Amino acid sequence: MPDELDVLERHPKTAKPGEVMRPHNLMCFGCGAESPHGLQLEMYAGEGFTVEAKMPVEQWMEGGPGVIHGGILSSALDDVMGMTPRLLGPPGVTVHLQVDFLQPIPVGKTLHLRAEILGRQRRKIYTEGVAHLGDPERPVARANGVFVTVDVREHFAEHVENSAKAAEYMGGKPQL
Ligand SMILES: CCCCCCCC/C=C\CCCCCCCC(=O)SCCNC(=O)CCNC(=O)[C@H](O)C(C)(C)COP(=O)(O)OP(=O)(O)OC[C@H]1O[C@@H](n2cnc3c(N)ncnc32)[C@H](O)[C@@H]1OP(=O)(O)O
Repeated sequence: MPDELDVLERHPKTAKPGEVMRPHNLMCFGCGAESPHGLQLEMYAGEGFTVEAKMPVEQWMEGGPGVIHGGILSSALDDVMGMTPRLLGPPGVTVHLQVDFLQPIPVGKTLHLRAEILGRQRRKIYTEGVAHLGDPERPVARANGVFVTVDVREHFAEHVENSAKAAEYMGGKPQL
């Protein structure tokens, strides 16, 4: 993370601590309630610049026998960290993701996920994510992610027609 950082300010219209945060896309693999094969994470704004979610570790998420697949865990951390830019304003997309897997995470447990903004410089938002199984003092995974804010209309313009929600997002018009 660079030394020179911008001042962080919560956007006045973002969710208040304890409130649910709106999914960025109902089809999102991480937080979309309509994603048929997704994690369907419900995200809550926390105090300061934090976002929280809980995820039951189900059998379909298995990697090694009886434990979560690392890619599923990485996706969950990515998405919770990826929600933090919304606390400041425009959404961001992941440009860098790093995950430390500290302990095996058993099927049947509930994973507690928490992400926090560490700093911002221009469009870059530096975050960290932590996962635990109920005891915050005993993390089972840690992550760092860098997100870059984008103008969503511009950024997804070429791709939005591939979305299951294309008609909705394109407002019935042939072009954005
Ligand atoms: C239209 C309808 C709307 C529908 C409604 C839907 C709403 C959706 C809303 C919200 C979506 C949020 C979704 C979150 C989902 C969870 C997270 C994901 O899975 S995201 C998927 C994976 N990520 C990507 O696909 C990014 C791929 N990368 C890119 O597209 C480009 O790199 C992009 C646009 C992010 C940046 O490209 P540039 O050309 O605009 O800008 P440059 O100058 O290259 O970078 C800006 C700054 O970022 C730094 N940067 C770039 N890459 C970096 C890296 N890997 N590490 C560190 N810094 C990096 C650069 O050094 C630069 O920094 P300096 O401002 O100059 O200081």
